[in-house]
Amino acid sequence: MQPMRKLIIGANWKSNGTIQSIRSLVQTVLNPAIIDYKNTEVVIAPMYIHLPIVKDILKSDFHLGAQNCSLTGPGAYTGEVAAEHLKDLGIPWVILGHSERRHIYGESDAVIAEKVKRAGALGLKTIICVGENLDERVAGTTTEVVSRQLDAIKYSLSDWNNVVIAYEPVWAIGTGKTATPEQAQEVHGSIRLWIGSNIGRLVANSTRVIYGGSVTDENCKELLVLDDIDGFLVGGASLKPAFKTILEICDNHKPGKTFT
Ligand SMILES: O=C[C@H](O)COP(=O)(O)O
Repeated sequence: MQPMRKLIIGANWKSNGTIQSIRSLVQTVLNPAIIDYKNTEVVIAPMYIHLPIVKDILKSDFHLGAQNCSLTGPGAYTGEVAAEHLKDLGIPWVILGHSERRHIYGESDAVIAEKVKRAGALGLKTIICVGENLDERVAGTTTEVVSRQLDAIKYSLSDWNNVVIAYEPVWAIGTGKTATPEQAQEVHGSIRLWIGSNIGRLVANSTRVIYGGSVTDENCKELLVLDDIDGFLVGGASLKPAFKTILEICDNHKPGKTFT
């Protein structure tokens, strides 16, 4: 039997929630979801300060992730949380290079590459986000932009087993505008080609490439059937009861993708 790429769904809660609302989300939406976790991996990424609370009450089938980590290690870096702190807290995943980090907080490709390196060196698993903005999409430079973002992390990673690439077109994030299946497949295919040419064919076959940008329980099905989509990074809908539906649709729809 051919090995498969296990489906992976990330929930990026961003800077949202109260202690009460996240407890309720875990207890009423996440823990009751009926999924075969052998086939579908789910990573929940609350705010840093909510991580221990969620860790205490979340079913152990789920994994926890942070939404960022510091460019530096522990030390005199006021307000920062280092990859070492995530590791110490037992948080196995971290999202890096999210477009909100790139565009609102000015993180450059070089900064993201350094964070990827630091997290990877500690054995943390990373969801690395790439994606073009609307001007770049309109200019027809999507593939170049995404390749440039991937080029930047090429030498930061030693273990691609611990890496998921999230394609998130900036114009689709929080806007209700999802990439069409054709647009998404084209970019996901180009990401897999990039991995094949720059890292290796086997790595390209085994690396999960997930889509993010206004994913809902309505549109996830049509994206999931695409050859190169191995799951989703969900923002807004991950804070709603619809997330349980997304998880169940994904898990029922396809247990995993056979390597090409
Ligand atoms: O990390 C998640 C993405 O930013 C997508 O957010 P969204 O689902 O609210 O569009």
